[in-house]
Amino acid sequence: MNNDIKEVLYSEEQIDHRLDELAGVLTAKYQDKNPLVVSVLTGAMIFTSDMLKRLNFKLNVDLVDVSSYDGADSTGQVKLVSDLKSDVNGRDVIIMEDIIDTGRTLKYLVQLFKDRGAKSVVTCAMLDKPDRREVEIEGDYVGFTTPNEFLVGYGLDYNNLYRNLPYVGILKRAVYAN
Ligand SMILES: O=P(O)(O)OC[C@H]1O[C@H](OP(=O)(O)OP(=O)(O)O)[C@H](O)[C@@H]1O
Ligand SMILES: Nc1nc2[nH]cnc2c(=O)[nH]1
Repeated sequence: MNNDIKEVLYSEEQIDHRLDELAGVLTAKYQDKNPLVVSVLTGAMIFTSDMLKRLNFKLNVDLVDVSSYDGADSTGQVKLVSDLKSDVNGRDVIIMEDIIDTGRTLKYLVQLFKDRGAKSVVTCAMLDKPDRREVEIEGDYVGFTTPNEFLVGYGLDYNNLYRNLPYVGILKRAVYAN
């Protein structure tokens, strides 16, 4: 598995350190609130669980499953595979994402939760790849701004592989190029 990785971009230690910083900022902001933390499956599950342990305020957790990638290619269509169990009406919502790439997934979810009456919607993404953006959206809280490479590990997959790597790495082109 590690042989398929061209370069480790963010090590476990770097990720741990950055998550401490991000969680500190969110903890200060939400101290007196009770937000709903929404994890975007499947990619954000590791990021979300590592962040949750660091968030020191009252919160609820829910999951939404959306999908738009076929291998390393964006299909351009965001599909809601499985919806939240919670009602977001009147809630402060924090969306936890692994990566913002074209921006379509996050834009879709922010709009969906606003349409459902959320009081506020903020986004927290471990990775942001601004060079690939196709729709207008910025992450409110971002761990790392990444180069325009296909990344795997720490939740991110290629054909549902590599999610279990403890670091974020660049996948060798030979693995996914036709
Ligand atoms: O900014 P975008 O271009 O929309 O890309 C970002 C989304 O792509 C990936 O999800 P994917 O659709 O691959 O599903 P997965 O999380 O189940 O792997 C990733 O987890 C983000 O949710
Ligand atoms: N695994 C993976 N999924 C993505 N979805 C959007 N961008 C990426 C990426 O760089 N890697």
